[in-house]
Amino acid sequence: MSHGVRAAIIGATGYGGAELIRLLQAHPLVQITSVISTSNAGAPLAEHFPHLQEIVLDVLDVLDVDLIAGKADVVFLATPAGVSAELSPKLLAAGLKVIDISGDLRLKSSADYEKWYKKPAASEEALARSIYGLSEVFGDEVKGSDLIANPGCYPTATLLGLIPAVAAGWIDPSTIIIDAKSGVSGSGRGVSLGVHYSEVNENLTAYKVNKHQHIPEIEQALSRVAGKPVITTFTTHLVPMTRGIMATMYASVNGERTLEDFTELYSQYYEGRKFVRIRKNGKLPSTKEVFGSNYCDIGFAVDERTGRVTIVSVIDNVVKGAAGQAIQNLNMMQGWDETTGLLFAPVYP
Ligand SMILES: NC(=O)C1=CN([C@@H]2O[C@H](COP(=O)(O)OP(=O)(O)OC[C@H]3O[C@@H](n4cnc5c(N)ncnc54)[C@H](OP(=O)(O)O)[C@@H]3O)[C@@H](O)[C@H]2O)C=CC1
Ligand SMILES: CC(=O)N[C@@H](CCC(=O)OP(=O)(O)O)C(=O)O
Repeated sequence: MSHGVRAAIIGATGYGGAELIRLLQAHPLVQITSVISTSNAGAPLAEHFPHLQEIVLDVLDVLDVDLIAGKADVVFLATPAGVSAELSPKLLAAGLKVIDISGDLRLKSSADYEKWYKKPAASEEALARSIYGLSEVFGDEVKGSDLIANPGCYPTATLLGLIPAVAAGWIDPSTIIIDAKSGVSGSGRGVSLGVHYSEVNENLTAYKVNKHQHIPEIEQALSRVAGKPVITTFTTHLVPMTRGIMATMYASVNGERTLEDFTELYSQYYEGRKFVRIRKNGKLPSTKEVFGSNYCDIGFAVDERTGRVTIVSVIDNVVKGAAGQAIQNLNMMQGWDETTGLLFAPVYP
């Protein structure tokens, strides 16, 4: 593996970890050298995930920074909030590159993190050093970095759907309303009453209204692009499906802009970026059209009567919203083509 990297995955027994393993084991420039568990070390990974039997033969390692440093070049953290804040500085000090898919390093303000996540924030040094890896927007900063805060699943769908129009000044950021829906895998593999089959099946639930931890993350990125503070209304819903996020966004349009204008603006903004696909002629995407893939598909409707645009953005929460974008960031950190190992089509139907 002269030009490749050795990767370790912490949180390998969770959904984000499992998806990292699925994608990385097919990546031509990455070798998985350690899969780590704090609760099942010593057991074969396939005991935990039978779907990986005879595909990934590794035994789960204990979480030990020196052990990881001896085996790997890059570490993915697919761990609950609070873990990376403590662990990432130690991994960096051991000479490892770190890609964190949790929310611990995304918010630049530690006060915001503590308010929304209700946990102690990472050090100011770690927060200052981390790069917010929304690949298609801030990807230039990712190259050469050693600490990536991978964006959240809802923020990825939302921001890719809003940023071109905000950056161009075509929508009034103060009027943005985001109505987002997620499949149940977004809440992880751990069991809780809210994700119990009987609670989710044939049901649709709004949750964390005005309290969701992704609100400050979305506002931080929109404010950066708008060049002024932006606050938004963001409501999340749990949908009885396994994977997928749809963010439906509404905003008042500045000036006279047609559907064709929006389609052209977005097509130009994402030109050459393989993983964002713009629907033409007012066609709107659905979650199944990106299932199992690293694509984000975006469509529009413009209402001349109200002067508002509706933007619909869909992703697979575990791929583009987590493991896929994390690997896209690894590719860019390493100076590889961003699509390396990720050009698989969505699973359909
Ligand atoms: N699911 C999704 O769609 C997305 C998730 N995320 C974020 O990614 C992270 C992982 O999510 P997800 O995979 O869904 O969660 P899961 O609950 O499925 O998995 C988390 C894993 O973390 C490990 N873990 C728990 N406590 C610790 C600890 N103290 N130290 C080290 N490892 C620990 C557990 O494994 P073990 O007990 O074996 O160590 C567990 O399997 C979360 O921060 C989540 O918010 C981000 C985007 C999308
Ligand atoms: C369906 C569902 O429960 N989704 C989770 C997404 C969690 C997540 O990705 O959290 P971080 O990005 O903050 O790590 C939620 O709404 O909290």
